[in-house]
Amino acid sequence: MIELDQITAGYDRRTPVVRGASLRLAPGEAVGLLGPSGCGKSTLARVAALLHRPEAGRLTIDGEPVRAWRHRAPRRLRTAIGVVFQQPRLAADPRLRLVDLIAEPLRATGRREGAARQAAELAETVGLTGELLRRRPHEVSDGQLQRACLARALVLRPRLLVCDEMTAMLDASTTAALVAAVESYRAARGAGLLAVGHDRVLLGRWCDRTAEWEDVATG
Ligand SMILES: Nc1ncnc2c1ncn2[C@@H]1O[C@H](COP(=O)(O)OP(=O)(O)OP(=O)(O)O)[C@@H](O)[C@H]1O
Repeated sequence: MIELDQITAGYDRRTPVVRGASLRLAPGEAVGLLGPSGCGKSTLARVAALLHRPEAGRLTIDGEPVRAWRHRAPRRLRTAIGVVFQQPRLAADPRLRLVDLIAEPLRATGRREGAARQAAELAETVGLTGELLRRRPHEVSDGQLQRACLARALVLRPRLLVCDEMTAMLDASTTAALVAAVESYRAARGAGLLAVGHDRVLLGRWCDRTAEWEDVATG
């Protein structure tokens, strides 16, 4: 379903942070990516999520070679991938009520009709109640905001979910709730998962297999 082949990427052409990284996710497979801090896991995950253009290598999604990243990527590919980051406050527009935050991708892709209702339904699956949905990010906890960010990532029904340290800042019960929400979404839709993290035990429980950075990349 998604294949990263010999990806080189970074922030300065002379010194890429990811060198020759290859990773393959079969359709519906959940793969954990483990590695030391700063090795380049997030950068590779952002390449897979079409958010960071690599300097070399190939990304293929469902057999289709990707030729453009970020806003240049075709919408049908962008909407096939949902992304959740480590820090919800950096990923959420502070002006939006949670219900509108969750519905944002629906509105951005012209699906306004029923957007609030769909957002509220999805919010329930991540454990957000009605009253919280009317609050803005500064009026909720990090865990509650991350729940909203997960719901937003799922609202377009992606075939692949990329979770970059999604639970690193959260307590055990919120972590369990978010992992359970991802698992039930995957069970219902057959979606794949790329989960970047440090916690070997959590990734082992959550994923079909775990890839070690040293086996994925050459540098
Ligand atoms: N926007 C950026 N501009 C310049 N350098 C960056 C940028 N983002 C990350 N880096 C650098 O790229 C390297 C890899 O970062 P990356 O976030 O991909 O690693 P990581 O394995 O996900 O780390 P962690 O586990 O600590 O989140 C690091 O040395 C980091 O300092």
